[in-house]
Amino acid sequence: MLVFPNAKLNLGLYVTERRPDGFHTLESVFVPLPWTDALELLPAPAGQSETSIMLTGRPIPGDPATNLCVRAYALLQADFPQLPAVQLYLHKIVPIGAGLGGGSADAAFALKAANELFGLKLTVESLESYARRLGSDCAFFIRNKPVLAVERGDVFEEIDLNLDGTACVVVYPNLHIGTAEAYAHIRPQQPAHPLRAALAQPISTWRGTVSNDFETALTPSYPVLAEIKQQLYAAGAAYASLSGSGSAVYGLWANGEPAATTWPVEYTVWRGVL
Ligand SMILES: C[C@@](CO)(OP(=O)(O)O)[C@H](O)COP(=O)(O)OP(=O)(O)OC[C@H]1O[C@@H](n2ccc(N)nc2=O)[C@H](O)[C@@H]1O
Ligand SMILES: Nc1ncnc2c1ncn2[C@@H]1O[C@H](COP(=O)(O)OP(=O)(O)O)[C@@H](O)[C@H]1O
Repeated sequence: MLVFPNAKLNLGLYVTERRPDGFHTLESVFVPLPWTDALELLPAPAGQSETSIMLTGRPIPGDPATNLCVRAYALLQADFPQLPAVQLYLHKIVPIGAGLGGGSADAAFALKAANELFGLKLTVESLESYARRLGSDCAFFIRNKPVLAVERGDVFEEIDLNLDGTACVVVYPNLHIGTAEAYAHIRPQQPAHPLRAALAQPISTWRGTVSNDFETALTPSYPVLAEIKQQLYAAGAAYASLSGSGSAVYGLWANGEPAATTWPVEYTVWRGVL
């Protein structure tokens, strides 16, 4: 089975408290971004008794045996011993350590693909609970529709937000910012403007009311983030922000087209429509 795990963007992100378990509570709206990897999951060929993964595209740091797709399938196998070994093929396109949730998306789509291919009949809730064990933002990719994420970023409230047709540019400056490192820069506090109410207003107002605490905390160490944001606004964006814990920065155009902009060759740039 071939699937295309997509990335996500964060519209606003507020880290509100540090929890006793070392994680943080947050408030953020997650929206799917149609920038995808390609993942194939097949029963392993005869004679292969262990699950294995073949990786192409963007290099993924770490041992392939610990890839989130492999870990996702192993979680299911632990509960469904009848599941055979599988051969996974992952062509990695979405930048890593970018705040785009790419690894979490691969894991969530591996769970969904295995559920379908092997007829496990797991409910959406059950798939979400497997996903939560793999990463805080992994469960989002099970339903994969705009939500207000709260608590550890793994509990979701519905939100009425239609961004269909909004033009978007995502710029990844080839800078890997680890999630744990990014959280270490943050001093938790309550948002100045409640996010749900701010996002209910036109995109043109978000610049003054919707922000990302990671952007505020990381920009002094990584001034390139502010430079990219400035360039997106210069290209006519109605709103621009860091996504998640970075380092990807996106711009949104509610009406009209992004002006042509030249970016350094080492950057990866995605242009499309939400
Ligand atoms: C910051 C966010 C916002 O959407 O996204 P990304 O920038 O990674 O895309 C998420 O909270 C990232 O979620 P995820 O990438 O799944 O993180 P996890 O693997 O669960 O945790 C990695 C590390 O981040 C910190 N962490 C994560 C989530 C959270 N609510 N509080 C935390 O303090 C912890 O130090 C943890 O050990
Ligand atoms: N399939 C995968 N794709 C991306 N990263 C993966 C994958 N499996 C494991 N990882 C690990 O997860 C981390 C990055 O995860 P990712 O979700 O891309 O981060 P972010 O959401 O911050 O962009 C890296 O340390 C990487 O080694």
